[in-house]
Amino acid sequence: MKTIGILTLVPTDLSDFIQSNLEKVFKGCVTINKYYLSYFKPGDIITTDVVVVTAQSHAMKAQNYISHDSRIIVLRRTLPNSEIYKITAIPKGTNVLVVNESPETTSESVAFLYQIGITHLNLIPYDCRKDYTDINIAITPGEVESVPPHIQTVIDVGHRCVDISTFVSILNYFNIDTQETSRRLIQYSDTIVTMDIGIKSQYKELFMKNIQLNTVVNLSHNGILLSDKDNFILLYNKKFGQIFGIDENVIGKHFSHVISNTLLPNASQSMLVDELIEFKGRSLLVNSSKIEYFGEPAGIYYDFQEVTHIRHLEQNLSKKLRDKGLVTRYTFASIQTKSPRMKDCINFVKRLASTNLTVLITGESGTGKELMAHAIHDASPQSIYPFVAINCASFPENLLESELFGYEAGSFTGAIKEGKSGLFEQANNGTIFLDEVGDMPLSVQVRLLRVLQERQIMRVGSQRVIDVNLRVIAATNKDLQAEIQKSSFRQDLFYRLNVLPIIVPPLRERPEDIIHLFHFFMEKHHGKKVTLTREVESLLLKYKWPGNVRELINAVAYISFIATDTVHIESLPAYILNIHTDFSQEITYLSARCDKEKAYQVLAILSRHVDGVGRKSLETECANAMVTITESEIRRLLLVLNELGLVESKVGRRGSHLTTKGLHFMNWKNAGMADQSKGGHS
Ligand SMILES: Nc1ncnc2c1ncn2[C@@H]1O[C@H](COP(=O)(O)OP(=O)(O)OP(=O)(O)O)[C@@H](O)[C@H]1O
Repeated sequence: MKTIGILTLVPTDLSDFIQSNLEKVFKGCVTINKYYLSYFKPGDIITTDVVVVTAQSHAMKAQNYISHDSRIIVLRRTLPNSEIYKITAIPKGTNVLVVNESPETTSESVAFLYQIGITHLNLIPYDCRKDYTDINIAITPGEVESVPPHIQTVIDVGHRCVDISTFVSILNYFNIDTQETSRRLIQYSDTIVTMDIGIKSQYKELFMKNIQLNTVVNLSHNGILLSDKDNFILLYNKKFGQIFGIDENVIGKHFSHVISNTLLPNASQSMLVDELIEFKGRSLLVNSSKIEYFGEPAGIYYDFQEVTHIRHLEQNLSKKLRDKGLVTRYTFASIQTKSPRMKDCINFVKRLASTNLTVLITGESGTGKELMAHAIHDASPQSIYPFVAINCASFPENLLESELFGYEAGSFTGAIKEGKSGLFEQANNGTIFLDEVGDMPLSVQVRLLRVLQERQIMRVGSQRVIDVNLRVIAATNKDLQAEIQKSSFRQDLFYRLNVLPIIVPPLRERPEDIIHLFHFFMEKHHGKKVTLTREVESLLLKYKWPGNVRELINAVAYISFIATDTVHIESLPAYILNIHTDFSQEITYLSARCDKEKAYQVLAILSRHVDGVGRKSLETECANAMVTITESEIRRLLLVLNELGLVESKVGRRGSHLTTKGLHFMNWKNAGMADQSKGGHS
């Protein structure tokens, strides 16, 4: 417990009086002792936290007896209200003698009376050498004997009591700020005349504000906590205590004492915005904001909103949506990329995800448009509501219409008796994803336009209008401007859809992604880590990837089956090898040196026999294919093919086999490239 020492010169009833004054506020929370200067022996020392003295001169005299750690406070004193009323009752302009023990203390008393507002009287300091026969009233602080005997009315104001400013100094020093001490101080201040009317009224106002604040804070259904800038707790409400099961007073304790750092690791570094935490089965949404004082950080305000019930509702809803398949399968994290162009595109998409605006995603087939649509819904505020996807190209006209808009009971043959809600209705509050919107029949386009304009639908066979609140994301790999020119897409619908246009670049325009996605899919889909030879890498980068990422996924599947740890050129699918070289020169050479068609026939046979074929077998196989060729012709052909590096012929039983170049040549030729080349026409 904190301690106060009252230091006076000698034991008089003054120190008892001061003690009883101080106890009116501090009783029970501060220990008060009395000390007398005249009793002190060398070596004696006062060690109380605060030492109060009645005059500055006493503090000077007692310096050697007071510990350095103690704070010395010179008491400011005043009069109780009861005494002042007697003085204020004296008629204005009356001569009043002020009597104290010495001329100094007398003039001090006069000054004090003026200070506390006794300005209506003519206060005359007593001088024992003078005669005051014309004065009938005297005021004295306990020096009744010194008052001239002829004076009829003597107002003895007694000891002066401790002023409110002294209490405030001690309370601040001790950092005691309980409701009880505040209440006692206000009660006490009502019984005294204070020289600091301002302090008194401010203190009262502060007390009222505290009560108001506590009431407001405790009325809140959210947990509220206020900390200082170093995150030491200043205030918290009942709900906060309830949420975190606090049964001791944690004021002054560090925030981490109540909420562990693992639960809210960034609590003091950054402001929290709707941070979701789980605490003992409760879900809490946490927000915080800085409190500043003249631009300097002064504290942090925390708000804990209990959302357990909402979370349960949300979990039920998302379970139902999951059961029905009305949820997204991808998020932004699912979109793999190393391409700066794609990253720019994703950043743009992320920004618009939070809106409810219509989005049109265009890009070649397989570039990841559907992935984007899922990610947008997932990052949107409506993500807890359904995500309904439909491929407009895969339904015949009238079926697409009833799928999207639903139908009324008995509207067409084969319809379910009670009617059926359409996908627009099912997507209410969420997102509808219209894939391949460029293939939507014109009749359905008209209806879609109405949804976008009015946010209303009508079931097929019904006149009843149903309001819908949803976001539309459309995607197409068609050039809609060209479709508008051909009158197969409505221009007005295009403008309604093209509110936020997103263009997903083709894979060939983001080379950084080709190798990255190759390894990504190899590991994700086939659990393999492989090395690509330089030649393979350059082939993959040169290839145009008309089927984009979808085609890359297929190529990876093929290669994973063929290749082991290192992917060599032979493991690549033929269509990728085709772009390797232009073999026009080889064709020209072949045409000049031998029968080109017969050479193709030999190469085709060799490509079927990886282990090599002898000349005899080649002759037989050619005959089987209805191509007549002599052995000497075969020899000449093989010579030319060896010269071109397409075939390698070995002596003995191993015969001839196709080289890697020969393999590429055949792939290139099979892809029809030979016919397009100059050599092919010769
Ligand atoms: N950046 C990527 N990261 C990971 N997977 C991707 C990426 N881009 C596309 N994919 C995958 O490639 C496949 C094709 O993507 P998606 O279906 O989104 O393309 P699309 O542009 O909608 O094609 P289509 O126009 O033919 O409908 C999907 O399996 C998808 O998951």
